[in-house]
Amino acid sequence: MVACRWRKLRRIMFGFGLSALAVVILRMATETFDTSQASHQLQHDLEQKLRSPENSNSDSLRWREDLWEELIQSCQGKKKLRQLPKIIGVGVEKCGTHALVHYLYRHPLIRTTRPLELGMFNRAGGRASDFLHRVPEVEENAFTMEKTPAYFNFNRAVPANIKNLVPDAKLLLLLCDPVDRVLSDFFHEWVMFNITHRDRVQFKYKSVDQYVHDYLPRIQQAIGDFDQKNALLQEDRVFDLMRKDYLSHIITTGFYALHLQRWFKYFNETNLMVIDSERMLQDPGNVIEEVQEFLKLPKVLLKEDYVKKEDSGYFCYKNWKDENKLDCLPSAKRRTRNGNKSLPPDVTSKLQGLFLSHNEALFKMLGRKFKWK
Ligand SMILES: Nc1ncnc2c1ncn2[C@@H]1O[C@H](COP(=O)(O)OS(=O)(=O)O)[C@@H](OP(=O)(O)O)[C@H]1O
Repeated sequence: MVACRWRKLRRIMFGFGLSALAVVILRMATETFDTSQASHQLQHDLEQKLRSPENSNSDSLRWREDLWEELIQSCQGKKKLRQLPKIIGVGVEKCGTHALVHYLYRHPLIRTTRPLELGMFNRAGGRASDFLHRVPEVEENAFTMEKTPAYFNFNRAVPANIKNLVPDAKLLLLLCDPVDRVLSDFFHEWVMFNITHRDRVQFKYKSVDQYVHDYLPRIQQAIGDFDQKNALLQEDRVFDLMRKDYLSHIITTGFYALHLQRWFKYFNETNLMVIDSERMLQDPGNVIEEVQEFLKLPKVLLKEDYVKKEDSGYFCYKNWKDENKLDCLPSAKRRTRNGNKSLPPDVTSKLQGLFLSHNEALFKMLGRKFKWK
């Protein structure tokens, strides 16, 4: 009897201990998170101070040097803390998400997570305290950046998760021609063995043409043209298809308008920047200047820092402190856009037909058009 009561008492005390511990952890997490609000203010004050008229001439290297130095110094000796990523690359897979980070992470106030793709917002109902151990400690006035291209369309809970956990997050979304994306994603899945070995069928699809011929009619039938009145139903069907058959995403990811409607419930163009990947391929310098404006970061990465390498056709980052140093993306990150692979014309036109109304809906949503084929 006495032993039984003692066991009960111990269970209660253990329960109390656990709850107290949970409260302490939660409070620590909330405090850390709140401090990042202060960092936003700091950032704002610094920007005001540095954006005086004599600092606004972006041609002046001297101006940039001073500003860069000032930003570096603003971080020195600062308290370090873990904050959930405020800058989040949310997609789209195969649209140059890696290149964007490659061009941007040099900013003195940006710190990237390792690995870059943490996928932390994929889990529904997560709390800040669940994730803080996965991000680096950064100076309180710096910003943590993460990118997981799968956020865009693999889990419909992601936009709400981000909004709950990081209400003042700034999201970057690259969109590329959905037809080019199919080709790129097909070879990505090929390399990841999802095409060759999934379903235990070796070389199930020997070519992208075979894949498109098999999947396109089914997707056409299930989704069809973009239909404003039934857009939510169409979105459901996209997720159903993907649940039943993972490889359908190679095509359905390109139904950007169906996916974006979900994001626009939580974000708008003040906190979600949509970038045309084609522009980033041709003119990354201007894109990166615009991204810094969107992020409200002092503009210290300038268009002249991005230089086209004639042999590859891709832009590299030129370190302004060392004119001879060009930093280029590894060639493993380019499989199709270097012209090595292409779609046969009949496959291209079938895909163009499929995406036409979806692209038009997207351009209407955004109020601008992208020059896709
Ligand atoms: N500057 C620039 N702008 C736009 N696109 C670029 C740029 N640099 C590289 N690339 C192309 O990006 C493709 C890889 O995209 P991601 O980095 O998003 O791939 S991933 O989803 O992280 O696997 C990859 O496509 P593929 O050539 O089809 O492999 C790259 O060629």
